[in-house]
Amino acid sequence: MIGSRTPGGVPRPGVYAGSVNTSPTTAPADRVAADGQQALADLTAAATALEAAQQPSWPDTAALGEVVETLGSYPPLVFAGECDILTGRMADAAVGKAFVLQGGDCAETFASATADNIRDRVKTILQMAAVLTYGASVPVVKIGRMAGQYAKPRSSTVETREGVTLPAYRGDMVNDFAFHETARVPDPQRLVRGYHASSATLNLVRAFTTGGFADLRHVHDWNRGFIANSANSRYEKMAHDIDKAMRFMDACGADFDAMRTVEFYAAHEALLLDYERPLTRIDSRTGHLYDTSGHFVWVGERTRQLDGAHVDFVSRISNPIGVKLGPKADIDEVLRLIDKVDPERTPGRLTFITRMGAGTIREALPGIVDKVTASGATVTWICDPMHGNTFEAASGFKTRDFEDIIEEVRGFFEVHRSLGTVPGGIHVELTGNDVTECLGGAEKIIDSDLGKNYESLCDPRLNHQQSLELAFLVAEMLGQA
Ligand SMILES: O=C[C@H](O)[C@H](O)COP(=O)(O)O
Ligand SMILES: C=C(OP(=O)(O)O)C(=O)O
Ligand SMILES: [Mn+2]
Repeated sequence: MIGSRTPGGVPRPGVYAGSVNTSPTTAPADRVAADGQQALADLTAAATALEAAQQPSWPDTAALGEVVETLGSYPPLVFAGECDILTGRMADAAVGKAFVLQGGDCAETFASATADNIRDRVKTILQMAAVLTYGASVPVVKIGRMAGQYAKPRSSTVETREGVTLPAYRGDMVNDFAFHETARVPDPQRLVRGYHASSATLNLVRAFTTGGFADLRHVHDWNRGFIANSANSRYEKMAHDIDKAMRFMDACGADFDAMRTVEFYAAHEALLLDYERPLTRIDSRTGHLYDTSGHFVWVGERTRQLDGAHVDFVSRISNPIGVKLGPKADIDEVLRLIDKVDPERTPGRLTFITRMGAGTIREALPGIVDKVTASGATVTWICDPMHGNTFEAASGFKTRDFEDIIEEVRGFFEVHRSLGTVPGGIHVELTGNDVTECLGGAEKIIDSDLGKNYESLCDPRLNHQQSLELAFLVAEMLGQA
């Protein structure tokens, strides 16, 4: 947890928040430590025995070994107790008592880990969260795809440009985007840079979200600025309603000073096991393992093999876990994933992030949700309306159409409402910057605009304006419950 309050503003008594000396367990400390050491040894042994998809071919294994040791000696980036609180929040979202907003870059880069970029991404997420809170009438769990989202799975291991073929770019934590042979060689030192960039990012995010920047009154003023733009008049009615609600709260004597800080969590895809494993640590309270590289980690569509190293890895850690499900997800496989990752059926432990595609979600999702519900498992359902809607524009840019993104979210709500299950949140690739990567939105970005400010090194993100539009539209959907 970053910040001092729960989404509902009520501190949770008795929840361990990170002190290594506080122990809620009655088990003797030496037994807890021994259990933890054993769990860590098992995790490491499984790591070498199982196949891990989408890993770089590090050319220098000795250098990799040194890096793994270095990472293992570094402090954790998050605390186990924070992860547990987030599990509780995800459990709330599973039953409609909270709504999750996960957002951030497709691929963070070292160069873009600047104060301004981080501030603008946090600001965008806070603005969206304020609108969604109004629409949902429940707390919004704010999670950045930040501070660790430096590695990418790729469709192809190589990239060809003008007849030259090189290894694909796999994220700044692996290789360099520049299209040169040396730049594309995986360099394990990048794992260390990734740790430091994540640490600096998280530090600033913690400062922003606890230091006054996240004050609801500021966030509300920023949203007023959004509405002042005539392109956004479609959202005026809801913005006016939010304004009235704020004035009502004020008149009732609401303590706005108490709303100056927010909880904010960090998430990324647990892709590079050479990064995630050394950051996996024993929780001294329980002997359980936590991946301390982020609060919430997920397994991607390309790495969720039941017998693969990624699913094994997340099954051994106690963080809240996400698993992406694409349109071809097999229902038996999905049920076995639950057995592996959430054998005890702990609410909040497992989130399925569905990314079906706007044209497919209404056919592909109901069968899966139905069977999962029938199995008795409580999972949190989140919609990623980005990854099933990517295509190459005539100009050659990888893009997504804002209309498709909205349509997938609409389908997600429809499916869950018709089944009586809970649409628990959204997962989006976004930036606070004024980029031109996705088509459409009120600014009506068209193919010929994409080249004007296309910055992403991987997938196209919603820009600040499109992100807020999405929030208003999803708030409308939430309000129609
Ligand atoms: O972010 C997700 C994947 O890494 C990305 O969509 C893969 O893109 P590619 O198909 O260009 O490799
Ligand atoms: C790789 C990603 O998604 P998926 O695994 O769903 O393709 C991602 O979220 O960046
Ligand atoms: Mn992506």
